[in-house]
Amino acid sequence: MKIKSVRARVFEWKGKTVPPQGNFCSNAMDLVYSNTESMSTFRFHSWTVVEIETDDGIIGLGNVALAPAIAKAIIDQYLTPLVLGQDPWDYEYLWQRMYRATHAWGRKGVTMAAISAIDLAIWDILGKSVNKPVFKLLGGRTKEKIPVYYSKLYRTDLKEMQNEAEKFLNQGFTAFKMRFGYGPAHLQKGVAENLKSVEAIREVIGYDTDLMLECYMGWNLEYARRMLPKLEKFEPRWLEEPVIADDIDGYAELNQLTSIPISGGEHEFSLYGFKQLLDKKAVSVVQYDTNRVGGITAAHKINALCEAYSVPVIPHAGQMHNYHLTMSTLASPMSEYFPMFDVEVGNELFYYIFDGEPVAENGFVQLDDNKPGLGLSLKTEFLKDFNIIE
Ligand SMILES: O=C(O)[C@H](O)[C@H](O)[C@@H](O)CO
Ligand SMILES: [Mg+2]
Repeated sequence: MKIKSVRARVFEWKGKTVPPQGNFCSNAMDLVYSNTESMSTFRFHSWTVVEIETDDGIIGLGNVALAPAIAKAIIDQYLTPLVLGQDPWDYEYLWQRMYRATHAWGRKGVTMAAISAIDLAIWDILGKSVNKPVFKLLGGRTKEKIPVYYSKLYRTDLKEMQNEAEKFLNQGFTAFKMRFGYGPAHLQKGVAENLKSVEAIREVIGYDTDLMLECYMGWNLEYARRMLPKLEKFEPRWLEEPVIADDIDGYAELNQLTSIPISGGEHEFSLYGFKQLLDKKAVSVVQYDTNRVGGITAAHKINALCEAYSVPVIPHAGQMHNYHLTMSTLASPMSEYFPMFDVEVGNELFYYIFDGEPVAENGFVQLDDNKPGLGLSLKTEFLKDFNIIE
């Protein structure tokens, strides 16, 4: 079998979007932005879809959500020539070709995301060529079904947040991730607002549910040092991305500071990036995203590394490319889950582009032993809402 063609298209959403609200989610731009629309730099309103066709007519689907237009350029100009005419079963060789050919400028960030998209499409081909789901090629079914945590609860009106939490508690979720809206720029008032929001959610979900707290890189070390002791009484499952991804020593200090586990990894890349996080005990939960970190080839190695370090893997985002990694290892106890909503941040777009994404039932998602490859196909229902760039 040989790779005959690679097609990368950017799906630009032009449909309805929920307008951004101030203090929606703390993020890295809060410290440098004057107005409240700091979240604008963290909206994902387009997505690049990669289709790789083999000489015997199998089409593999990959995807990338980080800087989609740049990722497409990297795929078209640099990665496609490296895989054309090659055997997809030589996936480690192909991965190393892509990683090393771009290493001078690409070992972190969008290039790794572009490599991930090609790698996802290759693994989709491998599964389809042997009529097996990808997780069966990685270690098989380690769980009857995958426990997931409900992930949204962006900072809005506290009553609205409580109503949202109650609605999904009633749908059987037993774990919830909420977002802080305030950080260092918002001073003591912001500290009080942050604590009020956690209190409000705990009031609804109680203490026999998991509560995860998301900062999305919006705090700094000094602020997180102050906040963590105040948060202990709420018994969070973890505090996520309190500082920017490069502040690995900051992560490590916070991870030892209190009883609250620090999580991160959705903005880290490659096996080496996670070796560094684990060697420094910087995180207690690893959260790579398989469409960013280097694809399935890289994520599978990181799963083994996390097993050796006894650090759980709970991938960012849910989405099929991550569910196969969670299903195939005991190192991954659960996955994130974004329900389908109107397009807001952009994580929701996955549902508007692909068919096959599992819908949670009673706090679990299920994968099909008989669905080959990743189990995704392109949705036609919303094509009119996309501007598609070849
Ligand atoms: O952990 C997450 O779900 C991510 O940080 C999300 O993408 C979100 O919080 C930012 O868009
Ligand atoms: Mg996150």
